[in-house]
Amino acid sequence: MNSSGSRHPSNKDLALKSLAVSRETIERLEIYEALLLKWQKIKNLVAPSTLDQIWSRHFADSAQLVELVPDARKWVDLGSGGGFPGLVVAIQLAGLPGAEVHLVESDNRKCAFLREVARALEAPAIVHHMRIEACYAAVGTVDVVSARALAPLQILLDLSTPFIENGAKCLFLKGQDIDTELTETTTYSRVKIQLIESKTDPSGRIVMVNPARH
Ligand SMILES: C[S@@+](CC[C@H](N)C(=O)[O-])C[C@H]1O[C@@H](n2cnc3c(N)ncnc32)[C@H](O)[C@@H]1O
Repeated sequence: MNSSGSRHPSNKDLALKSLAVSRETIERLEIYEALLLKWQKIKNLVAPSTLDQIWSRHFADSAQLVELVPDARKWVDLGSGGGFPGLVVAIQLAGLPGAEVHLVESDNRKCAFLREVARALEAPAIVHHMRIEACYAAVGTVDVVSARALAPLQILLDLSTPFIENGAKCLFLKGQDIDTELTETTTYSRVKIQLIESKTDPSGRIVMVNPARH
């Protein structure tokens, strides 16, 4: 039997197999799921077609980033939307000394949702209702910049430059168009780019960007 009483593994069961997270984190994600489904009725937070795959398409997809940078405590997530990947990262880092995840989002209602989940789960997330282009002073120095479904790679690199110049790595969740985006990227000399296979999407890649001097 699976977690919802059926003989077939549920999306949640399959996602949990690829997720190395604590029981406490799973309980927090269950509350996040309930709030997401409630708010989704008034504000589109994720594509409706993905609602029956929240655990794999959103939670596990986001959670896989933390193990790539296990020592990182200070993150900024650009264009967080419904909280992916940044709010999931904040839930994973909850309770660790120095953990701080900045969520930058220009949509007011999405910010209200992010704040409600962060408060309910006591996650170390700081929500910035502003445009990314104006967030640098408010966020400060970070270890990691993350983003998913925000912009082509060159634009992500341009938006992340002030953080990269202060030593941040970037982790961008990307789909199958990444090869084309890489050929259109012109800032190779200033950063080192590595592609990592996604654990949750066979055609997905995680783009890891390291400052050139690191
Ligand atoms: C397609 S959604 C992706 C949301 C989330 N990262 C995800 O993968 O589910 C892009 C989000 O970025 C926000 N966004 C786009 N451009 C932005 C900007 N310049 N500054 C702040 N937020 C922005 C939008 O409001 C939207 O919520």
